[in-house]
Amino acid sequence: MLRIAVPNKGSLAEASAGMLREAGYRVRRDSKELVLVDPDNEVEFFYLRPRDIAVYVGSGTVDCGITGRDLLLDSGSAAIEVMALGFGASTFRYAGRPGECAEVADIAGRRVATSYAGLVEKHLADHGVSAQVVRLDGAVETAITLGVADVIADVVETGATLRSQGLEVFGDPILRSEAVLIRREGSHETAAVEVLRRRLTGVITARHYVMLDYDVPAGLVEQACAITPGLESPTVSPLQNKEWAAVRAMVPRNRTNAIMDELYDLGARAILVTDIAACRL
Ligand SMILES: Nc1ncnc2c1ncn2[C@@H]1O[C@H](COP(=O)(O)OP(=O)(O)OP(=O)(O)O)[C@@H](O)[C@H]1O
Ligand SMILES: O=P(O)(O)OC[C@H]1O[C@H](OP(=O)(O)OP(=O)(O)O)[C@H](O)[C@@H]1O
Ligand SMILES: [Mg+2]
Repeated sequence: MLRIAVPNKGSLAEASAGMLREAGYRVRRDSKELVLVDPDNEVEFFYLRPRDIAVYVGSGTVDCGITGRDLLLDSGSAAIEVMALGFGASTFRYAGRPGECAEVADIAGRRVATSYAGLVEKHLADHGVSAQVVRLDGAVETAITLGVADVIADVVETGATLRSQGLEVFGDPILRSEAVLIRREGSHETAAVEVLRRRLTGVITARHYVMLDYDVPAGLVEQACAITPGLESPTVSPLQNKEWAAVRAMVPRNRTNAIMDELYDLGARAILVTDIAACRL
């Protein structure tokens, strides 16, 4: 049975469960459940703190897991990224009082509060900066106000938390993070992990694309197919009226309306958009 660790709480928990559900796996109903067996898919799910997931996967006690890239790198565990999952996006950044620091070198000799000490110590060392890292469990934005640090390094999503504390980011982002599927370094990717990866890829693709159907005058099929080339090749079907053809192709969701406008201008009509529930490419 494949053993998969999934976030039990926090920013990644709900989206991870949603993705696994769409990929055809069982998900827990009760947030107190810690282990869930999915006999149909021969999978056992362990609901763990995302910060701990890299540790379990790295130690080999579970086969793979979902966590944040930032948490994976912070853990220093022997786990590697299999694929990015397209949710839980954030940046990891330094911030301080406006005007106090402009770049990472300005942190030298100062105190940096963070709950990602591994990540920050490595980043400072890579930049040859010597500073004191203050390890906190959360709410690090308050550390400056309360006088235990001069600078913080934390997850920034919208930036609202920083703004509320009158802080500003400085320097380049330390890291761009998102949720990732991880497995143990050095291990072979088993057939079971390969199936999981294929299912999750199917969910991501289904979310990124929509199915477009339209009718187009027969003489314009080539031009229309150039606008909607699909992933391999669009399906072109004859219509009862021989002067028209029907075309079906997957198009990127975020370009749907621009593509519909182009097709309409070309002369296509009856342009329909449908969500893709699942796919295997
Ligand atoms: N707004 C956000 N706040 C915190 N983490 C976020 C956010 N958006 C995405 N993430 C990602 O979620 C992961 C952190 O999740 P985790 O559950 O450890 O912390 P959390 O969401 O702050 O939960 P809590 O602090 O309540 O335990 C990281 O990979 C982080 O990059
Ligand atoms: O850029 P924003 O959209 O404001 O999001 C980022 C903030 O959200 C998280 O805090 P959380 O609420 O999880 O509290 P914590 O610091 O105690 O983990 C994170 O640690 C940042 O503080
Ligand atoms: Mg938090």
